[in-house]
Amino acid sequence: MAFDKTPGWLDWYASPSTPQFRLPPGAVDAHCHVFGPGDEFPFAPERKYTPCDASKQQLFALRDHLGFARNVIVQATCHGADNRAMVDACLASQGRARGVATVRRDITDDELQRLHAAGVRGVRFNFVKRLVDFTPKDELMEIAGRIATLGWHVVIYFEAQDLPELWDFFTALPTTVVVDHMGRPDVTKPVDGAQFELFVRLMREHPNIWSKVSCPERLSVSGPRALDGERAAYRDVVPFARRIVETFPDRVLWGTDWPHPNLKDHMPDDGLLVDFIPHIAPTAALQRQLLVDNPMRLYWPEEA
Ligand SMILES: O=C(O)c1cc(C(=O)O)oc(=O)c1
Repeated sequence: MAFDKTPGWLDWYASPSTPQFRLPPGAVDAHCHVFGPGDEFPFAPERKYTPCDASKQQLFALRDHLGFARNVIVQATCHGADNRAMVDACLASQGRARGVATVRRDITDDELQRLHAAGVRGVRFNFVKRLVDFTPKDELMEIAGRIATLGWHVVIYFEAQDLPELWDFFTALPTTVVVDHMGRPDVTKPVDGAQFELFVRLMREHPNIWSKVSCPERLSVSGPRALDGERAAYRDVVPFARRIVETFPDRVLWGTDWPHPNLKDHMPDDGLLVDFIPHIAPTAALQRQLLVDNPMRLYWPEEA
């Protein structure tokens, strides 16, 4: 099926630079997506955007170029609960990719088992209104209870202003919970202000809650952008991500977020995004936890 991209869609960066930061051996890109290709894996009718294609081969080429060993492929909302593109990528990865799925309440135990066999280790619950329609919390809690028995975790995506209302639901989840993109703080507010303190408190009081310290390109307001060899990109995000890495070093993950859905301002050079890592994880020990030990414990516990 042929799809027309959402007007203004920015395609992923075609020739990323080679990072100057050398990733530790075994590093995991713990948040990335595949889109289609649309003629093989059609986008979902209920999607809120139509992206460019971003195939598994292109993802694996980026992995190798940047120096990652493995990927965690997170179901993108443009595919709804049709996990075929993500599952196909996991199966083709020769054990080097694990997945996070989107499932509905009517999924059978057999289907969950098939996802597990393909490498899926989590489900994603999305609360960002521009991306998904509302799913009742009792339905999500029922799904969480079922996937808990498989040893999976829940990935949650929400915006900082919605945390107070979602707090009780998040803290009642029976699994490890991984927050996408630090719960999307407003980085024009102080790093020790009320909004970000609430997020830090969520993690401090709930040792089962982890965070991805990803997406500076999405969160940054003042830049500068990771383009044209910029060595000091997204300065305004650094204090937020660094605080989370240094406070909770054994509960943080990092990912490229390739192919960067819905960016409006610019498309970053993924090589320069990797060069952002030592600014938020300044020591070799922190880098190893962030990029190797933590994702291995969550996604490949049998090897960790
Ligand atoms: O902020 C976004 O637009 C976004 C979208 C998706 C998705 O559509 O799945 O995933 C992300 O991690 C971020």
